[in-house]
Amino acid sequence: MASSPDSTSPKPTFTYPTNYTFPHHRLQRVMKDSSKTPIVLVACGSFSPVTYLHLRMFEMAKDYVRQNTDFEIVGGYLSPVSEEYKKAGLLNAAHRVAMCTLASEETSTWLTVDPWEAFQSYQRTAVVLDHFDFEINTILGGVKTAEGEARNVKVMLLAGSDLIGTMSEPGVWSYRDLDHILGRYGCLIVERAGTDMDQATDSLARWRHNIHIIPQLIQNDVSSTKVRLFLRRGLSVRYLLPNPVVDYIEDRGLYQDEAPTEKGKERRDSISTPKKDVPSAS
Ligand SMILES: Nc1ncnc2c1ncn2[C@@H]1O[C@H](COP(=O)(O)OP(=O)(O)OP(=O)(O)O)[C@@H](O)[C@H]1O
Ligand SMILES: O=C(O)c1ccc[n+]([C@@H]2O[C@H](COP(=O)([O-])O)[C@@H](O)[C@H]2O)c1
Repeated sequence: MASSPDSTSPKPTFTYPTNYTFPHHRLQRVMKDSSKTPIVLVACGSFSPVTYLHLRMFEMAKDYVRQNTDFEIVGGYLSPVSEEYKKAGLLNAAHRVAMCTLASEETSTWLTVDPWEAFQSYQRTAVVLDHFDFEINTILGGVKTAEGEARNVKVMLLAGSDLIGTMSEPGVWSYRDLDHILGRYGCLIVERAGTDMDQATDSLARWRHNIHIIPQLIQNDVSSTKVRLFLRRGLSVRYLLPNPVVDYIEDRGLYQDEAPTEKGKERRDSISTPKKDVPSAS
């Protein structure tokens, strides 16, 4: 681990991967509408592999934000989880970061991959959001309005409803972290087939003002688990993922081995039966 970047500001105690610099080449540094609140969307997850649904979440959020809020999105980040997360089917960090980079750089003009989380020890989501807040607001100084006034950027978690559902499950998240994530930052939740949204958000009612629910108007149930299953069975995954990601996987023969921990899950998530396919990290 290297030490944190140079700054005269007080430094929180983050750890950093070697040679890390925060990627901000696509961060919009000047706001289009100064009457709005600038936000950055951060999607945390395995991305093993990244699918069109992961990317689509950002587009759904963009439409939702434009139509329903006073926010202005100034950036969107995918933050692949550390290898230490030890979830079934989790490929090594280098492959997942490479695939997310291909997907974001080649299919979008505004999405970026931040490898900070992937290339080090496991970091809780609350800490990941603190990292973004620190890099964007403390190190970069936030964004500016067209008139040149500096503005702090509100960092927000972007997630599917299965992830928010785990926030009501005992023992998965600490109350302190939930309060930090949903109270201080806030989140945008994309509906996902198989998750009861009311059930998922019931126990989070105290942070309701900071939780935005985005309906999925075109149901798309693609998941990384199903993609891995297809690959193991030699089935095509083209048009479920961006082409450069499919090529990356095929060129390297990735996801051919059956991870032992996925056997039981494969039985539950039969390809022909569309239903909830939400794994829990082992
Ligand atoms: N089809 C989908 N609809 C809505 N949200 C989704 C969908 N697929 C993934 N997400 C969201 O994307 C984020 C990253 O998820 P993750 O990488 O775990 O993908 P996944 O497809 O659920 O993976 P796996 O099948 O390996 O569990 C999570 O917040 C998850 O809820
Ligand atoms: O911070 C936590 O306590 C926490 C608890 C459960 C899950 N997460 C994060 O949720 C993300 C998606 O998890 P998963 O299992 O749905 O792939 C991943 O980035 C985890 O780090 C985070």
